[in-house]
Amino acid sequence: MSADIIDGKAFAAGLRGRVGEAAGAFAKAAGRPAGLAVVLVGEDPASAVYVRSKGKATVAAGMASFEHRLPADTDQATLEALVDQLNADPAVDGILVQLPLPRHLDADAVLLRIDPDKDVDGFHPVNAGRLASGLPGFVPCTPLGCLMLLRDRLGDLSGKEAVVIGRSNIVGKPMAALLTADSATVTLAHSRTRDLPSHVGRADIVVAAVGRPNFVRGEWLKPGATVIDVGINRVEGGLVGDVDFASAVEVAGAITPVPGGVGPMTIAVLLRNTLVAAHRRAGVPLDDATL
Ligand SMILES: Nc1nc(=O)c2c([nH]1)NC[C@@H]1CN(c3ccc(C(=O)N[C@@H](CCC(=O)O)C(=O)O)cc3)C=[N+]21
Repeated sequence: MSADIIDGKAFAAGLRGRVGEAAGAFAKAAGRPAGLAVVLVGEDPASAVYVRSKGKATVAAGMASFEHRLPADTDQATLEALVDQLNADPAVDGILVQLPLPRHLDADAVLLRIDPDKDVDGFHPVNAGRLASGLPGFVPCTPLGCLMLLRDRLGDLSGKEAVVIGRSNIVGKPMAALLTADSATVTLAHSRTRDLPSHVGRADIVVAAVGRPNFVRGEWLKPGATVIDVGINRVEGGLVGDVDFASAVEVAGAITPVPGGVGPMTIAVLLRNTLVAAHRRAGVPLDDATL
């Protein structure tokens, strides 16, 4: 038996199309396009590629893209002054500071400086608190994209056993909060978890976000489980996820591939969050359930 492949690339294309339509309506209603500012410090080639594709997707969806590239030796005050300027700019609805920042910079202080209502990455502690409290805010793009794929595949998630592997602020913790809000029974596993395979073996839903190539083995899975692989690991021979795809595909009921699974969803949700930010800031109502 072989698992269904969850086509994140196709789902993301559909979401970008819906966001694009709504972005056109927003521009008409507000008299200006929604705008996303992206800040890249330094020359990391992978980050530069990612920022460029984000800029293209933003413009393709009918939104304004503002790119700010700063040299690798930019100091904290200069970066925070740019964030202040973007916070104050009425044409900017969303601000994304590409992570990781060079080591001499304090990323937490930069994220704290972003206006939470422009924080389309959902990384500001105010938005983390809103998510944990069930209040409206911004949810990090990658876990929200994973949730969309899970709902599309499984419908109602209530009562499902979910195991999230990895407890980062960017993926694992918000993923656990989202699954909890959807009434799944959630185990948040991490590097200190004892007997991880026994936890994974009970799960209807497995979300792997550990950053270790091919870490989750097919033999650990409950037959028929839905497996969401957040990992993007560059190895000789290309990109692989955190799940050993070859063994997992034989046991899972459905699985996301790498590439073409979660990654494309991240950018599509970023555009969605930017559009939501624009509506909230402009006071234009949006039925975001249709996105
Ligand atoms: N403030 C901030 N927000 C982010 O959301 C953020 C960030 N910093 N820093 C870097 C990571 C990484 N990230 C990806 C998004 C899309 C793909 C993606 O589309 N991947 C494709 C192609 C991968 C490839 O071919 O290289 C795929 O998986 O199919 C990958 C990685 C967002 N990040």
